[in-house]
Amino acid sequence: MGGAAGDMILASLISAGAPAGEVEESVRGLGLPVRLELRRVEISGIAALGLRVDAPEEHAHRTFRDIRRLIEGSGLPERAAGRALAAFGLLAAAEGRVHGVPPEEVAFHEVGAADSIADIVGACAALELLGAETVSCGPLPMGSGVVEAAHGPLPVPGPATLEVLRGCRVRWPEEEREMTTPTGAALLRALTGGEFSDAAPPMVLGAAGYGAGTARLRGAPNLLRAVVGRLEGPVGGLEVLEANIDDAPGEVLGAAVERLLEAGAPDAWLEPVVMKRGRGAYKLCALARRQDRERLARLMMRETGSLGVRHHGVGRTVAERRLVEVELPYGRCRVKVGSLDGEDFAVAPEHADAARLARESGRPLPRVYDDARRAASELLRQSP
Ligand SMILES: O=C([S-])c1cc(C(=O)S)c[n+]([C@@H]2O[C@H](COP(=O)(O)O)[C@@H](O)[C@H]2O)c1
Ligand code: NI
Repeated sequence: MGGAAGDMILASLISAGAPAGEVEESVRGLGLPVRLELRRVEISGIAALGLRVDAPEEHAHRTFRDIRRLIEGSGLPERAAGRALAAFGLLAAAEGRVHGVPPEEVAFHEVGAADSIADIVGACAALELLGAETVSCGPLPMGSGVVEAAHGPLPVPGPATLEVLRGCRVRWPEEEREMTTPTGAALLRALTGGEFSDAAPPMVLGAAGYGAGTARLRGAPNLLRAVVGRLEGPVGGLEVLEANIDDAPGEVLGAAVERLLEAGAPDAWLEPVVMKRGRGAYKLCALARRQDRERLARLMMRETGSLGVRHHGVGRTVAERRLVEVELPYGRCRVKVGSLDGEDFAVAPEHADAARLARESGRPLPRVYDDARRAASELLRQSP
């Protein structure tokens, strides 16, 4: 990686296959009339994409509160919205610490302009279009020197970059350039959970894409490379998040479970508990990939009003699974097949498909389950 800025991250994802038109539409869904201007460039003989966001001039500063409203009302997929909010939350907290104002009140300057919102929201939408369940990345390069910003000349790394990356591993190449901007740092920290490791996870490689930076570096091509792959095992392990809640109605708790699942939790559930002073309550629990922990913990708090979330690492033994599709007389249904050591041992219709078919055909749900299971077993017998 040469450097990390918001435009380079988005360009690399488009270069790796995320359709530019759909990414642009997602950003326009925020009510921002932006255009993504992509240009093909060659750096060290590598064909890369450079990105410039064409956005109308904005005079008003946007606060984090304004940006949160924009993203929440955008109709972005749940996980993309959550990732974008987490990135802006990190930026707001960092800028707030640098300038001594509460995060909600932070008025973004460069980072609040429409092009930076486009970089962050566009990158999260692009990841969704690529089907990226998880993101990992090595320690970010810092650089040195001075940059001109709204407040005047700033030391490199920018104070906000340093704040965003507190607690993260970074590296210091000998380059008198800004190599990681606050937006680039916030996006990558939000997407990875801040666990930057030199060891890339084992994967089956798919497409690679290159996002171009503008500065010329001495010791590396100024490219950010995105590699898409199918992971061979869980990355960074799993954690259980949990909060005891005695003051939320059932509707809120049920909705929280749904939101957590939509936001990428592999599982979420409620357990009845008896809290201190004999109060009957619920424990809201969710399984989270480690890099999603902060994002999902924040979602849990926001959805329930809980002031804290516990988390602890857990192990998991999993069977191999695959989806097959069966044609029933009243529609198609996906069925999950579980296998151990090459032997299929579980055949489970996808609940959403079965429920839809039951509703549309007027058949009882258990009957649809039986039909789908039988059809899938037959299919597996014919093509083991
Ligand atoms: O305008 C502000 S508030 C600003 C603050 C900081 C701090 O580090 S504080 C840095 N910058 C610089 O602006 C450009 C653009 O950054 P993006 O994150 O929007 O890509 C970059 O050089 C920052 O270092 C601006
Ligand atoms: Ni600032």
